[in-house]
Amino acid sequence: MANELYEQLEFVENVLFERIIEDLLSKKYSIVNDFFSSEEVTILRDSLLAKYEADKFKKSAIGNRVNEEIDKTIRGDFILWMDEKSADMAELLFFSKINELVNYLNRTCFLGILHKEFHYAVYPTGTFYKRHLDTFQNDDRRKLSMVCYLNEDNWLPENGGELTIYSEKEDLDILPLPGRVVIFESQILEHEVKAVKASERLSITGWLKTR
Ligand SMILES: O=C(O)CCC(=O)C(=O)O
Ligand SMILES: [Fe+2]
Repeated sequence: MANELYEQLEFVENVLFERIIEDLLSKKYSIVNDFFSSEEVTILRDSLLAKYEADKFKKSAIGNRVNEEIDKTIRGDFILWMDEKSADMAELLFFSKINELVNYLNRTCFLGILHKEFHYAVYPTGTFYKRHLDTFQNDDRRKLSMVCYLNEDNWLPENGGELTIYSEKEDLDILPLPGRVVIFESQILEHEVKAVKASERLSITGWLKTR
């Protein structure tokens, strides 16, 4: 009882997180520029590239890990799942920011997020992910997707690789700018990654799940 009281007293409204909630409730997506600072992006990008260069990534698959079917005509990225329990310094930094948001969402009773999973992703030049919904066979828990872009500061519109979200009102083309995070209801809003025309498109993608 006393603890609960303290928790309530400690609660500080977070303007950014409130905006995210408001966006999600009104349009099912939220775009946050500078969710990660450029220093944080550099640390996370270095961590991603070190693992990519050490050959730790695998060709992505369609479906879940029980039912994998690789098809380059649908999706061409390479991924590496993250494990919070054995997180390195960069990943600790990443998860501390993610957990801050997740705890906030849970405390404001917006969603009961009990599970989360994230993977690094690299889309080499020429790759894409065709229009789809994020649904897993044998698993309807997926609720919110979060994509965090880790590209260099000089990512150009000509590089392509936009995330296109097909919302009720419009089609949104979102450039994968460093530090930008897109949170959306990926089971409801169809979306795609447009072909990368130059450079490599770097990101961390995750899902916040209920139950
Ligand atoms: O990288 C992105 O912008 C979106 C990726 C995506 O849709 C997915 O991995 O399911
Ligand atoms: Fe997706």
